[in-house]
Amino acid sequence: MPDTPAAPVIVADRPGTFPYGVLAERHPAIVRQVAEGTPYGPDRRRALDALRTDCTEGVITPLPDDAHDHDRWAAWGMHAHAGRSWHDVPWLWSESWFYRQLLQATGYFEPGPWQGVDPFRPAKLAELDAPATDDELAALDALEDLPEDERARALLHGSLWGNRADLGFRMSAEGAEEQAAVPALVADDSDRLWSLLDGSPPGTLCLVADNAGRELVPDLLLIAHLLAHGRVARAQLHVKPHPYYVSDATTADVLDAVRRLTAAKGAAGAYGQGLRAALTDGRLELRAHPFSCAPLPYADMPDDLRADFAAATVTVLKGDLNYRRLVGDRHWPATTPFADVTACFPGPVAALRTLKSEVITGLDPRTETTLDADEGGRWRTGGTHALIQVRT
Ligand SMILES: O=P(O)(O)OC[C@@]1(O)O[C@H](CO)[C@@H](O)[C@@H]1O
Repeated sequence: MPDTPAAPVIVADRPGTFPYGVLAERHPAIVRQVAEGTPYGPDRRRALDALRTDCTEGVITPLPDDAHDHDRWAAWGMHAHAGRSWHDVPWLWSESWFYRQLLQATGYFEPGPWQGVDPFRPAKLAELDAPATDDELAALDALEDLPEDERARALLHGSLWGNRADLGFRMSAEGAEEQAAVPALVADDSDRLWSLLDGSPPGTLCLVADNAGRELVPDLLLIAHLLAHGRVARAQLHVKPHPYYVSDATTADVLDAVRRLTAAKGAAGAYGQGLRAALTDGRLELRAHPFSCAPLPYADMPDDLRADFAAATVTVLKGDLNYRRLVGDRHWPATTPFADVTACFPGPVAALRTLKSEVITGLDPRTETTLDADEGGRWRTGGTHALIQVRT
């Protein structure tokens, strides 16, 4: 990392801090919501109850030797963390471990009736089917008369602000949805992004998705637009291989979103048809790499994933968690150069994110001072502010 000394890794060990609250309050609330959302039988309920206690008071207990992903988690540090409190290992690691344990409790990986059943699906579908989604899709008709570049910018901002649609976040941030977004971005490199996406020549866009539903729909609309207008020739959409961080998008969620679009009238329906065609003829490819659910920063990504990103004209990483994994989940001073902390990422990279955790880099010192003076620390975690940062 050029000239930038590494900052300390975030650990959720201090009561009263944001990361501590995620482990101590958000995770048990998620377990409760999962138990309420699906009529699991007594065995699964017992496992969920046990997890609710374990995730706040327990220690890391390695997966059984015959777990399908035992070796993967061993390589990701499971044995090194064994016996330690969830609060004493890196926060990023603990959170990921929580979702792995939640899927264990619901039987997601076990042969049997609950195998492959997404515990978050009821919440994801409720959001996709909500009347607000109809309104957002109908609003696309009004964009049709705009010049192409203005439409592209509107869709980029739709994708950016779609990141507020994060079910895990809304569960614990009281009134998160109602709090007005602050349209002025804390950092805005969008001109740099458009110069990568100007179609000369049209290359490949990698988009690393975050949440399903009302974030994934605008992500797909953006992809459809870029393909239809020759700004890119191909797109690769990276989703999660299994449910994660409550609303993170999987292949099933992509199919639900495309179905929702194709069933809509007007411009939304046409985008849906375009996406179906692109999936079918291979211009839009899906990826679901295991490392997408890894408890580690992108600096540690395996070679095959690195090769995907290296071949792209630009990789767009959506959301807060991807941002933490991109720059490293560390206590960076906010003015740390974004280019330095992303130097290890292969090829040009863009982060589109609303701010929902304290990790932030690349800020102008004046911006940080003004935000702190106006809001204290709230701007960092409230989901009301957003950024577009690009390293070419
Ligand atoms: O990645 P996303 O969906 O934008 O946000 C994920 C998130 O809700 O989870 C983490 C805390 O659990 C934070 O990084 C962030 O607030």
